[in-house]
Amino acid sequence: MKVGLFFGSFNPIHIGHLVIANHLAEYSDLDQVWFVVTPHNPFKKKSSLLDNYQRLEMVYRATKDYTKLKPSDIEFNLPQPNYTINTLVYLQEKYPDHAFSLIMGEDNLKSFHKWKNYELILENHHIYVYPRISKNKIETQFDGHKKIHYIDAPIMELSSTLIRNAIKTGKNVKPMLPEFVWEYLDEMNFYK
Ligand SMILES: Nc1ncnc2c1ncn2[C@@H]1O[C@H](COP(=O)(O)OP(=O)(O)OP(=O)(O)O)[C@@H](O)[C@H]1O
Ligand SMILES: O=C(O)c1ccc[n+]([C@@H]2O[C@H](COP(=O)([O-])O)[C@@H](O)[C@H]2O)c1
Repeated sequence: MKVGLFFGSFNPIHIGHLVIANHLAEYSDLDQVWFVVTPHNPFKKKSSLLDNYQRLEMVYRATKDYTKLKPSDIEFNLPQPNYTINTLVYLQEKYPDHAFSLIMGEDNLKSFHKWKNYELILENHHIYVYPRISKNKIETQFDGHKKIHYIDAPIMELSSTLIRNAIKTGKNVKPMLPEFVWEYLDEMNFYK
């Protein structure tokens, strides 16, 4: 089975994430997309995050009607901060028959050369890059790399940061979130 791993903090998951995952599930050779909820991105401060299980719950609620999209808590029991190479090695051992690719937004590709063992990741996995920020592609050292695939898809200029800030200032963010996620955040008064 071909699985696209969509790693992220998902703080919270938003419509942009869903559109990206669904696009890959429908228009690429991937059979499934797994949303891997990361407890601690090595490049981010953990203190600004909602609890791991709350972020996982939102991913679970957002993906439950999509047969090809699955939530994953695989990183919850791995050492933190979560270096992606460790997760990939762990997953490949656990599922030797699966072919794992990565899915990332263009912003993450820009700093990919700073990831732990990024050369090894590229040696063993393909990466699907979803456009972000501007229609003009950002140049990186990975341009033309045979394992990097730029996806031709609609730009979704949404971010979790924008949503958290909007909630803090009392704005209505309902259209930017999957319905169940909006209800959950509203019920629990998160980010207010
Ligand atoms: N609107 C978007 N377009 C393309 N890629 C996106 C978009 N939103 C998120 N991503 C990608 O999804 C993955 C997980 O992202 P993450 O959970 O950090 O969301 P985010 O919206 O970037 O959050 P934050 O604003 O908190 O940094 C990353 O690879 C990121 O590049
Ligand atoms: O492995 C690394 O060195 C590394 C460095 C920075 C980010 N990552 C991963 O990239 C993913 C995207 O994170 P985020 O917070 O932008 O959603 C998340 O799973 C991080 O653990 C991984």
